[in-house]
Amino acid sequence: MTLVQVDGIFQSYGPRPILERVSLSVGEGEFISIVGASGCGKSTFLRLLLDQERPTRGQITVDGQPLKGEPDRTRGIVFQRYSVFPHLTVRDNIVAAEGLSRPLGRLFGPARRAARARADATLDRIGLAHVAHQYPAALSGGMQQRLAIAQALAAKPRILLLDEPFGALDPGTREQMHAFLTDLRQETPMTVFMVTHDLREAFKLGDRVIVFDKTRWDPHDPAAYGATITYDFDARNGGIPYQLKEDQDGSSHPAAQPAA
Ligand SMILES: Nc1ncnc2c1ncn2[C@@H]1O[C@H](COP(=O)(O)OP(=O)(O)OP(=O)(O)O)[C@@H](O)[C@H]1O
Repeated sequence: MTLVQVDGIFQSYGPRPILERVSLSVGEGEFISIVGASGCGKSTFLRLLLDQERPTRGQITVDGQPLKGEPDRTRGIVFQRYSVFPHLTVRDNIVAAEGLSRPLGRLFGPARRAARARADATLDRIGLAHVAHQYPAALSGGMQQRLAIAQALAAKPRILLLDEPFGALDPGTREQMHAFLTDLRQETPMTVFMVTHDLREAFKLGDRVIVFDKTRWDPHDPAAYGATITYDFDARNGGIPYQLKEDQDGSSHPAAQPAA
């Protein structure tokens, strides 16, 4: 079932086109890895999904409804980049995030105690137990990244947006965070969009890997054209592009749609 539908998106900043003719259909529970050259508009695309910015043209719908209003956790879309509360301790960040998925936005009594125990188990799992009582600003860059991911996941969002979430981590910690994310996805179905520069990571974690690139290029004016989705790879089936499969046997991914 399609959850996120992107139809013919264009985004420009002033006269400068960044994205053009971006169309994509994503089923509930899919993990979409997004790769592409630096500056091609990957983070811009995530901000459009968050409704933090409005596209110049085109529309994004979730469950058939156009995005509307300010970014709001209660809509179930969480962006790891903006999720940490600086005024709460590391542990309270995780507890508070879990509360946001509840109707009153807070947890009380036994529910709160249980959430604290879960937060402590999470912090233990991601190697942050020893800084549970510190504030995010006191953590290293890599620790802040781990906290942001754990905190975003504690909210059990319906749609999780990750922007180079593991970029500052050493290889061992990166593997640990991959396992953490994979386990949580098995417990809680989530639709994930993850921007990464690491192709191995993109194919390891993603169900699909989409590539943003420019299809038109003016050597005299490199900024003349924006990027679009040039490839949509089936990461669970040998990395074959859906476009190629359609050409070969007429089959297509149920959620894959050609660019407009
Ligand atoms: N608010 C803005 N106003 C003007 N230009 C912007 C704005 N946001 C992004 N840009 C420009 O849009 C282009 C795309 O930026 P974006 O951050 O989306 O790229 P990216 O693919 O995520 O890059 P990277 O891989 O380096 O993080 C860049 O040239 C950037 O300078």
